[in-house]
Amino acid sequence: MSDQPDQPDAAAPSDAAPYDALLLLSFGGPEGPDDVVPFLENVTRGRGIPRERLKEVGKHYFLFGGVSPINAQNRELLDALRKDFADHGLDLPVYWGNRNWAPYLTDTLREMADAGHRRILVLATSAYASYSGCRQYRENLAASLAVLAEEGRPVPRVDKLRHYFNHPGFVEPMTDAVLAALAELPAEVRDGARLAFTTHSIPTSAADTSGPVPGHGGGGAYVAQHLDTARVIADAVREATGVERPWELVYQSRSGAPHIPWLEPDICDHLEDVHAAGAPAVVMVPIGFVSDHMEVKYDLDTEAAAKAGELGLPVARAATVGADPRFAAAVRDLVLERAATERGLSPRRCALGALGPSHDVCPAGCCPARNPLPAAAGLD
Ligand SMILES: CC1=C(CCC(=O)O)c2cc3nc(cc4[nH]c(cc5[nH]c(cc1n2)c(C)c5CCC(=O)O)c(CCC(=O)O)c4C)C(CCC(=O)O)=C3C
Ligand SMILES: [Fe+2]
Repeated sequence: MSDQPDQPDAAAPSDAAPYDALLLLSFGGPEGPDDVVPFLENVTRGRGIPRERLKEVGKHYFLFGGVSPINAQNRELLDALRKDFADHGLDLPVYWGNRNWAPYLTDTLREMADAGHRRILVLATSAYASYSGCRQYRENLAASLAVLAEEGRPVPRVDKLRHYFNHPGFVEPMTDAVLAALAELPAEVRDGARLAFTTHSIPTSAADTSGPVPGHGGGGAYVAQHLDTARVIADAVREATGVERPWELVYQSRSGAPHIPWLEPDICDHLEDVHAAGAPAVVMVPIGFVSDHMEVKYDLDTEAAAKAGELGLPVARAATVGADPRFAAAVRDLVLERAATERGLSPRRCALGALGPSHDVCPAGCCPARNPLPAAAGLD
């Protein structure tokens, strides 16, 4: 037909069809001392965080010159993704936008819309289900898309990649990181070292309602998913070292008002407890995080390390996946999997552990908010 609109992409469909771009969606962080306070205001707007806690967290950033490592780490991840895609003939442009700092999500989505992108797949730098790790990202997507609509721009359709906490490309680099951390410990305490898997504490009410369906037990999908990943890593470490080590899931980075219950125990209390019980060493494994950002650099490498120093307890900290090429390859796998699913095929869905691959589309009621806002990339 002569009056057909221009469809440049239709002429050369890539394996990622129907998607025409990938958006790396992250938290964002300050890049200098003047950014710290406005960044914290962005993060905590309407979240009811006590002033004292904000002052305290501001100090963590100032200790590092007001620079969060997270943006540099996302730039590295972007490079790793682009390289992996290019090396494997996947022709899919990769963009980057943040919830709380430049490059802001709205600006990136505007740039993507103006460049003609209409079906965008989103990779969030958060591997697990929870309001903070999933729906809040979806709310920010909806808010940014609403701005584009107000501006009279075409509004792209956005879909979010499934949770990847149990993808081998996320789990295997962390298993290697635990082995590397064990090797850093003095030889005489290595075999007795306990593994402390750590993640961000969240209010127990948010944990209990996390995920698509009730029935995960106390702590909801958030805790169940972390326990599944921790168990897979602990098993692989046992296989690799021939040593059975006690492990547990502990928490860090608690904020919020003191009278509201959050997931416990805190990593510092845990170090005290296991030291008192005679543990010779601990490896801290931050499975809750995708890169070594401020939660890892301050709360583990600074605060928990100081606590261990006080106790005279040898500790080592395992690295997060960051820009590991296996993680980049996992993202490619997830992109191709989702694209194939959207084309009506039934691709192989990689997952380790007992829970199996997560849902592609968040069902209604998934990871509910206290004060509901419109959310994109889900059924409500
Ligand atoms: C589950 C979860 C993740 C993991 C999933 C994901 O990655 O998304 C995460 C990541 C991150 N959290 C970050 C920073 C902050 N989080 C805060 C506050 C909060 N986080 C929460 C949860 C989570 N947070 C919650 C329930 C709050 C309370 C306020 C609220 O209910 O919203 C605050 C306010 C001050 C404070 O209270 O600590 C800050 C500064 C950074 C950037 C680090 C950097 O700059 O390198 C990252 C990657
Ligand atoms: Fe946070």
